[in-house]
Amino acid sequence: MKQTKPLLQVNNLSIGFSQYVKGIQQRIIRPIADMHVDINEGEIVAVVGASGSGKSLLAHAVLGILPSNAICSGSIVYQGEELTTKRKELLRGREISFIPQSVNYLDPLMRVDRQVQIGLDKKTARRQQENLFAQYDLKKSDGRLFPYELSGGMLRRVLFATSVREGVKLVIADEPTPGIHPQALAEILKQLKQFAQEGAGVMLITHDMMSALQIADRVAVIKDGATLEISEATAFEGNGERLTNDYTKRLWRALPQNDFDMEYKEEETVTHVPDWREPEPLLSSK
Ligand SMILES: Nc1ncnc2c1ncn2[C@@H]1O[C@H](COP(=O)(O)OP(=O)(O)OP(=O)(O)O)[C@@H](O)[C@H]1O
Ligand code: NI
Repeated sequence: MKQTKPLLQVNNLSIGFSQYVKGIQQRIIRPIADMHVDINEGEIVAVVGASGSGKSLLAHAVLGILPSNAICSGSIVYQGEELTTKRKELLRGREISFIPQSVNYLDPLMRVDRQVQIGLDKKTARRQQENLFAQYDLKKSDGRLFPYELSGGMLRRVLFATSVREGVKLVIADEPTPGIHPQALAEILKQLKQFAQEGAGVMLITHDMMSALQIADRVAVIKDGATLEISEATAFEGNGERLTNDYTKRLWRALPQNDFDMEYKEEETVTHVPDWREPEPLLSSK
């Protein structure tokens, strides 16, 4: 039976960046204006939305790895307690695991087997790393390579291997699947599902709605820095009658098996214009 204990609750999240225009005038751009999402223990919530809609910023806010010029407000509650900067640091890479979108998170100067061993128990680190390599379809000899010597798909699998740790309670996976061949994709989805079956909450950020729907319990749809709708994954069926938001319905109908509704596609090619807003009072960073 599905557990329903709340694990993570993000409310009224707003993220701005202060920027100087022509060197003198300071403005705030606010790419995230009103975002909310919640994840229960043992639940997979997919976060979907167009490029630039704010998915990675949401993940980075929860992890506490926003750039230093970010101004963040709102509430992030983890296991019933405010997730302060200090708690984020303490939990990141331990209870809260992150599979980043960019392979640049790997250290370019460290062989990849060593990078996967970081954070593992010293005595068993090598064996565990070798098991993880086998699980993600990486050869033992690949471990001696540096990141630049691996293909994009291999690097994604290495990133995944760095995140699989015992005692993980929240997994945040930012686009873990692009450029990955079907067998490794299935393995990654299976692994995410397993995290959830073991009681962890999973935030799966992705463009790949069809993969997300294979494993997600709920889907949060993000647009221009705001949450439009959070639906049960089962509501993505038929013509989307059970979906409440028009954009979500269009997103669903635009999928290949739903005949590519061009209304959505056309809108997407012209939308993402940076969101310029009047400067607002600076809010303290959490
Ligand atoms: N450091 C920053 N300074 C200013 N603006 C930023 C910064 N980081 C992100 N943004 C802006 O915030 C918006 C959301 O970015 P984000 O990376 O969260 O998008 P995303 O939904 O993850 O996109 P993608 O699917 O392409 O990864 C974008 O418009 C981006 O330009
Ligand atoms: Ni992103």
